[in-house]
Amino acid sequence: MSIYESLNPVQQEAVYHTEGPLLILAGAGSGKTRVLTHRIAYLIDECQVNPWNILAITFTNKAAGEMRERVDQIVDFGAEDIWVSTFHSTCVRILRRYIDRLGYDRSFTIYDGDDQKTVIKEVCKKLNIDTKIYKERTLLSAISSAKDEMIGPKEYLLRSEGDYARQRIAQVYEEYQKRLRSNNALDFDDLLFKTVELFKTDAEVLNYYQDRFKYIMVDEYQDTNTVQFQFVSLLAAKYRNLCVVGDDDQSIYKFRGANIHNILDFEKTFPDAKVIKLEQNYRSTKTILDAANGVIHHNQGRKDKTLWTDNEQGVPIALNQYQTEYEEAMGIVNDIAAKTERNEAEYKDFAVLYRTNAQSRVLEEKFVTRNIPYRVVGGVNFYQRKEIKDILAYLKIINNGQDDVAVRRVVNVPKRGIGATTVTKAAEYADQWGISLYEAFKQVDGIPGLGRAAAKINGFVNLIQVFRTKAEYMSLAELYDEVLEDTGYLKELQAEQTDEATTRIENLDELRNKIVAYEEETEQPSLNELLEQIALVADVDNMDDSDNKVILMTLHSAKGLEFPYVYLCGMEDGLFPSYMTIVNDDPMEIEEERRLCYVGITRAMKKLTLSYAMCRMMHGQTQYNKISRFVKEIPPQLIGGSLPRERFSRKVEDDLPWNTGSTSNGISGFGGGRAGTYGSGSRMGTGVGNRGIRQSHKFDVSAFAKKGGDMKKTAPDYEVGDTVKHIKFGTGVVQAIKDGGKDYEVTVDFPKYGPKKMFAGFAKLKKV
Ligand SMILES: Nc1ncnc2c1ncn2[C@@H]1O[C@H](COP(=O)(O)OP(=O)(O)OP(=O)(O)O)[C@@H](O)[C@H]1O
Ligand SMILES: [Mg+2]
Repeated sequence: MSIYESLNPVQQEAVYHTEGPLLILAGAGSGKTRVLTHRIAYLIDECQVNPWNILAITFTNKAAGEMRERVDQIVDFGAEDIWVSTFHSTCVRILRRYIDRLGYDRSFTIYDGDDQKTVIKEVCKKLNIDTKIYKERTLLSAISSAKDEMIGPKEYLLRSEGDYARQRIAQVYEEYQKRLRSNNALDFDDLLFKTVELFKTDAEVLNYYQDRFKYIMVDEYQDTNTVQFQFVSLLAAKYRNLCVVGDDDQSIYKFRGANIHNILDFEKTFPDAKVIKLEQNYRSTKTILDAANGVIHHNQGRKDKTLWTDNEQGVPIALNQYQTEYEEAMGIVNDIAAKTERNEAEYKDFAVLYRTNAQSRVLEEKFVTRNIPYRVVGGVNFYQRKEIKDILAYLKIINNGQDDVAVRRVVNVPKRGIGATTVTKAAEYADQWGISLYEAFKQVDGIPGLGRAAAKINGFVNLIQVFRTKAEYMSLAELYDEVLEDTGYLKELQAEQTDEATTRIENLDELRNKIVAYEEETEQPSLNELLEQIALVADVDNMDDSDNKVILMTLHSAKGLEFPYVYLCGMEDGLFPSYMTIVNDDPMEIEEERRLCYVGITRAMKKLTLSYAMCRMMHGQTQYNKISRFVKEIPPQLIGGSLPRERFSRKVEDDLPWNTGSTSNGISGFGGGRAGTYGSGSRMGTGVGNRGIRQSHKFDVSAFAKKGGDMKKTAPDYEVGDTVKHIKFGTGVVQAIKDGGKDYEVTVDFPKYGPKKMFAGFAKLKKV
């Protein structure tokens, strides 16, 4: 049987359509990624396309790795010549070769978030920007959005006429770019920006890559932003063999500039494009798919399509309610333990998905307690740890002396008597002469007023120069060991003799493992390439399939992946959809959150378990949240199987998926009702035995609907004109208080954010 026979006729059509623009628009789990990999195989095996001429782009390194694996399996010959990579890696490869044409050195450094912050701090200082008014994060995100839209500093300024705040941002943007430039560094957004700039200004380079990549494929196309779209369009302009696959219902990166119009308007940009729709889902049970369809149909601005599946009906969706987030975590962990103990599944068959990174901490605690192996994808990133960043800074300096951020980071780590004043003086000197900080260090004798510090600086420079000489003949692992020893970094940690220091040393060992592995798998290892690889490791890359572990991650990271058992936790209004979305009351934002929910539901193959906590500590305060509106959008008959719905619905108010509006008798009190609620208490939240869970669910919710619901509506203890404090927005003045039925609506004017309308119950404003 040929590999193409494992595809359905429509999928085959997509594979066989090799020439000209092609849009594959299809729902989750319909085999889009599978079509892409088979299409690559087909091009090579049947159309005699040179693997060298193929470029396949995906969003995360993890996805690229998976695609590479799948391609390797089905392509017999030359798979390694295909470029399968992310937008960013593709651009790095191009820039490493040609960025000198834009006046940069090809050994440029890639800055991560921390490096960017350091630069922006310096910029603000220089421009006398009050970072209380213009937050560093806000400035960086404004710059990032501008870059996504291909707007440079000059154009930004032009577009800021009459807007003082924007003009200030434009100044920051310009100075920020200047500094990156003189550090011979690019931030993540620059990677794309500069590549597009290169294509636009250098016909020779563009032509070279157009001829090189005669066949281009893009997965998860719905999440491309403007600059990525330009990149792809420019590359494909000559041969027009561009195949993009995506699902407008899974567009979840608007906050990163993803432009849903790129997919909705593909046919406008490429009028001769062939459009293929895939409608059969191969991933999930009927129940899961119906739930996903039920939710996403509530979105207005979408291309209408309904997925169907031949898969079995499967088990009902479980909906579990808990008192607190701790009980929720415990419930999930117990459920997983039960299933694995019964040998129904392995740890790696489970994923726990949540809306915000912060939710992982409590889950982790319970996983540790229950001794269940797990892996957090995202969140605590190995490469964000201090010791890792310190040693990488040394390596960066050895590699590229123009990197001021790295130099500042470790010039006095470990302490060698080079204080802030000395560094500032050297930096001023560097500014004055237009050279890098490290270059200034080298000319330290010419810098006035340094006194004895000059000798210390010389010591630092010598240290680096010696490393550079050693780098010429040593392996990277050897060089790494030298750096740990000769800088005194390791010795200092060893002397500390604390648990923390031990962990740090273990982490440094782990980094060494990484370096050794890199050298083993690379033909011509170089420090430059190693650093580049590390810079590109997105959070999701920590995931290693061979590990039999439960996966914990945010919904955003889960895109494109699939798991037999999926837990969506924290299904509460105020968390998912997020508090800000509710406060802003913007239908577009709600729709984006709903798409995120759709992504989450459609990751599940066999069983989906939803859960929510009645109260949860958020931002240091206990919040009483309602069940998420998205849960209510799931057709009720899919939840919990043969639930006695009439009886059930009579006991709740509006807090349940099937909102019948009848009132609760209030079975037992909130809190006090717990013993009754959980019966013997033995199966609380374990998810073992659906019946037991449904029982507990039933009683709990009704109790909550009465008591918890009432609890929310209490008259505020502040009046119009009072100054109040909000956890996020700071202090502001109350402008209006209105009885909005279920809760009081309060309008507060915050100096930094302007007037905000919020529910008193949610907002938890404190009179000051
Ligand atoms: N024709 C088919 N026959 C059998 N299995 C298939 C077929 N097409 C796809 N599958 C399987 O269905 C699952 C989903 O496929 P794939 O990941 O390619 O979907 P997708 O459309 O890319 O999903 P997502 O939108 O989540 O990225 C995979 O396990 C895949 O192997
Ligand atoms: Mg996919």
